[in-house]
Amino acid sequence: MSKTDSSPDSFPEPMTEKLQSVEKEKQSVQEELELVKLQYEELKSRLLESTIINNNNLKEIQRLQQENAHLRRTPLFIASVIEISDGGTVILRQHGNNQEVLTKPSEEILQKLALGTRVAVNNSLAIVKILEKPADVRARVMEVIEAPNVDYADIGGLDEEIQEIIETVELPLTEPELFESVGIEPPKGVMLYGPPGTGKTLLAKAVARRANATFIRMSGSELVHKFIGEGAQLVRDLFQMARDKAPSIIFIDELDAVGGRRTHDGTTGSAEVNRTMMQLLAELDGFTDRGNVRIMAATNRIDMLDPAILRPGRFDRIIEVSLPDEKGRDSIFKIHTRKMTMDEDVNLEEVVKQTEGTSGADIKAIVTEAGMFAIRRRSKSVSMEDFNKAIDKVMHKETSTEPPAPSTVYA
Ligand SMILES: Nc1ncnc2c1ncn2[C@@H]1O[C@H](COP(=O)(O)OP(=O)(O)OP(=O)(O)O)[C@@H](O)[C@H]1O
Repeated sequence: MSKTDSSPDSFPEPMTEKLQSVEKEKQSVQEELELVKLQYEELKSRLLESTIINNNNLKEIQRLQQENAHLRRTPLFIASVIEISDGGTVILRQHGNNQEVLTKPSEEILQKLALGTRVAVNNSLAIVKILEKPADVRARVMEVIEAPNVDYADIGGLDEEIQEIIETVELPLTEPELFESVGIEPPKGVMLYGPPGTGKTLLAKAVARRANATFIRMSGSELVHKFIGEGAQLVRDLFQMARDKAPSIIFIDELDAVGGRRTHDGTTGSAEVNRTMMQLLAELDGFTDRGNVRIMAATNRIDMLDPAILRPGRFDRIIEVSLPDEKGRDSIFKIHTRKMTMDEDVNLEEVVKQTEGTSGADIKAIVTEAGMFAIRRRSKSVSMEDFNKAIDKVMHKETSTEPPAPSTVYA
């Protein structure tokens, strides 16, 4: 054997062994490579599969988004949740037509629902959106004053009316036992009627202050014109809030907007007003919280009211708040000029004489205008001339708008 022979047999023994082991290693690496190749192929096909699924999902999301946007664009109805069953079925009452419907919302929406939650529903009556809490609406429509800053001393010319209100509203709140011991029930609702600006709201605020009661005001016209479809619910909320905040005084301003003679012209507007009115009557009839919640209402048009609302057990005490006479005007002028610096020449008696036919609100406007004329002159004190100009301005504005004669409207 020559030295150049390179066959394994020709290698020395240890070399041959090494070569054999390298050969083995190579084989196992090749096998591993095959395995990895297989795994790679499998992963590749799985990736392809996932990409297809992903694409399909993206398409579905896009479709649902379009559908959702469409549903939100179409007119929606407002409804309130009135029942939630264990199985996740929900009964809604649609505002406007009061129809009750059964629906099964998605789990996500269901989590956010509670009794009374307001929702928007689409044509198929599926819940599309959850609306703000009714409390937020209540805050917008109701004026709630925990401690009004008006006192009887701030009201001029209404001494008899104040006396009547003390007996019918204040005493039942402050000394309910008086009524119990005599065995009579105080009137449930007290109605104030008379021309605008004569102090009806002032009376209600002042009695609330005296009785340490929360004053809750709701405007009848806002109720039916601004919160269409929600009037009846808001009346319910109003009485609930009064109970929650008792002792309290509910004051419904412009009651004629809600409690006008019922019309049956078939329009949605009149149906809405009727529903609100029916709810008000139901609340008045079902109202048993004697003593700590009192109800007052005001109207400029008592002739327009539905007689049903004036029936015993409802607004059965009617107090007229008319335009002030000379004595009344005198005390109202004194109230509003209490803090005013006036020249010595100011003759309030004369001012009172010149202002026949004005309301308390007009008198307040005259006093403010007189003050403005003084400020315009850079004077620190108001003169008789300022008053004369103010009377002319306020009273002239009134006559130029030609309002109907008070006696024909308010009698
Ligand atoms: N009798 C009064 N004494 C003192 N101020 C008065 C009197 N009446 C009206 N005013 C003044 O006019 C303002 C408006 O009065 P108020 O809101 O009480 O009238 P109203 O009768 O409720 O009117 P409306 O029917 O328009 O709601 C009061 O804030 C007050 O400044």
